Amino acid sequence: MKFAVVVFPGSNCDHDAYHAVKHVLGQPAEFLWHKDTSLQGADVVILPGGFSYGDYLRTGAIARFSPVMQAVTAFAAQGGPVLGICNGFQILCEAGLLEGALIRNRQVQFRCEHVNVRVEQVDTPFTQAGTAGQVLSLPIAHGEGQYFADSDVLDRIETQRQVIFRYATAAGEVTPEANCNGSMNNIAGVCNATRNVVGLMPHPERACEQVLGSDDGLVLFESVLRRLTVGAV
Ligand SMILES: NC(=O)CC[C@H](N)C(=O)O
Repeated sequence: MKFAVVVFPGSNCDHDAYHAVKHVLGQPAEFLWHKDTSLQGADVVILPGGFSYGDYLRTGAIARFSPVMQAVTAFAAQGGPVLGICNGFQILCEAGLLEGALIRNRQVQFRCEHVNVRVEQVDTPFTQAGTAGQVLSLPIAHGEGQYFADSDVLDRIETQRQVIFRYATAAGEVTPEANCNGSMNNIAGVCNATRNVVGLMPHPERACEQVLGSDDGLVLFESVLRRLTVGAV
């Protein structure tokens, strides 16, 4: 299965994602430049973390106009699996492929630490190898990760089970203390209505090997591999 990792000016987690897919998962992977207009036959698209265009204007607000985003949007519309990690999540929200917005952390601080997230739904291509309620230890590294949505959007994504990850305690309790950036309803990641586009603020690609302190992030990559080889479960 071919994974594509999109590189924007200012991406800084592109090599982390490439390493996780290519060397840990053992799958073919290629970088795409943001000016590319074709996904070159990719089966999965990853928008990695970083500071595209220096986070000027708003995070992801300029990157959404990169030429490659037209191809990503068309791929997503056909049901192709797309994963946005951190800045990738911000870009997907700005592009309208995911709902809501990522605003400045409640503490008005860049937060760089390991957090726990609870897997809420396993019927997405990026969580199907997990179990509902499973707690993943994943790093965060962001200044603008506070998930925000209008109340009607929030109600709808909750009702339609589009909240995929929530900040939680190690025991899986969703508490205000576990909410590392002040996100509404402790939301760490969401999917679109057709469930093939997933975005999250924590970095699963930086938690794919025990030597890094956790390999809990592997479940996202193993999930999409299973989706593409075996199908939905
Ligand atoms: N690790 C990242 O992707 C950084 C995210 C981002 N641009 C922020 O600080 O909010």
